[in-house]
Amino acid sequence: SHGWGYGPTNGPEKWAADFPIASGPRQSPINIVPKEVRYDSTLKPLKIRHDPSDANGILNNGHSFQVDYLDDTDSSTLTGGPISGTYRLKQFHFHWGASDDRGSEHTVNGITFPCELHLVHWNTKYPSFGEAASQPDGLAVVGVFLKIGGANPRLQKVLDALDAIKTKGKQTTFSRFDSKTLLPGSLDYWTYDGSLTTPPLLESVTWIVLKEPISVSPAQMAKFRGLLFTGDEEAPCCMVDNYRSCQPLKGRQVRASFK
Ligand SMILES: COc1cccc(N2C=Cc3cc(S(N)(=O)=O)sc3S2(=O)=O)c1
Ligand SMILES: [Zn+2]
Repeated sequence: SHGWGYGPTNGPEKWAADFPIASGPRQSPINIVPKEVRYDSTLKPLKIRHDPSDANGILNNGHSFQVDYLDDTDSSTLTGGPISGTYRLKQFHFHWGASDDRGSEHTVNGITFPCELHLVHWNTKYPSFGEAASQPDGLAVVGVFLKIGGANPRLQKVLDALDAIKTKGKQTTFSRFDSKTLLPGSLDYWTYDGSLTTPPLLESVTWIVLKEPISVSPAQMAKFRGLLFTGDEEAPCCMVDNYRSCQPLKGRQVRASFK
């Protein structure tokens, strides 16, 4: 089959054909309405430990690009917050638009951001990432909004690596990167039970969306938009608008870690 993507013939409106869970009860992303969230004083602060030496490589997977982490020890972990137990960092990646008026997956009061960062962690109570990905409490993804502002020096090392992975399937080494430096000053968050936002759309994600965005400059956004969805041997198609639109809440409660 032609495989899923973000185009007119294989985009999000078509995913349910191959992935019926696309119409499931806990799909992501969602629109977050601060007036309708419930402050939950029992939510713990997020505890994020990232060991820079765990960064392993950077890959253009044809849908986004991701920085992969070594996850065979508990050196880069997420604990606290809404989750119990220890979740290991597996990878981080982004979603972005063709222009600054769109690109994020989650929205806040219907407001979109030009880009959204996802840090993907898996629950170590399961033997592997793949096993965890199919469990309702298997994954925890920290989402961070990027808003247009001054150039973000913490992004630069990632953006400088993109020239080497322009086309689908390209990867290169990427080491000594502390993904904690990508986080905003405040770790205040909204949390809800959701899913992967791309196929296989598994309903295994505890979403932790940070309230405070980080900055990205227009020139830095242009670097994201210079990537290609396509491989070397195909007609080039710019990697932009690789985001899914907001999905029905279906009765889910969104909680806030802050008043
Ligand atoms: C068998 O489970 C597997 C195996 C290998 C990779 C994946 N993934 C696919 C999509 C996907 C989408 C994510 S998002 N945008 O919600 O943060 S995270 C993620 S993934 O877990 O890396 C799942
Ligand atoms: Zn994502």
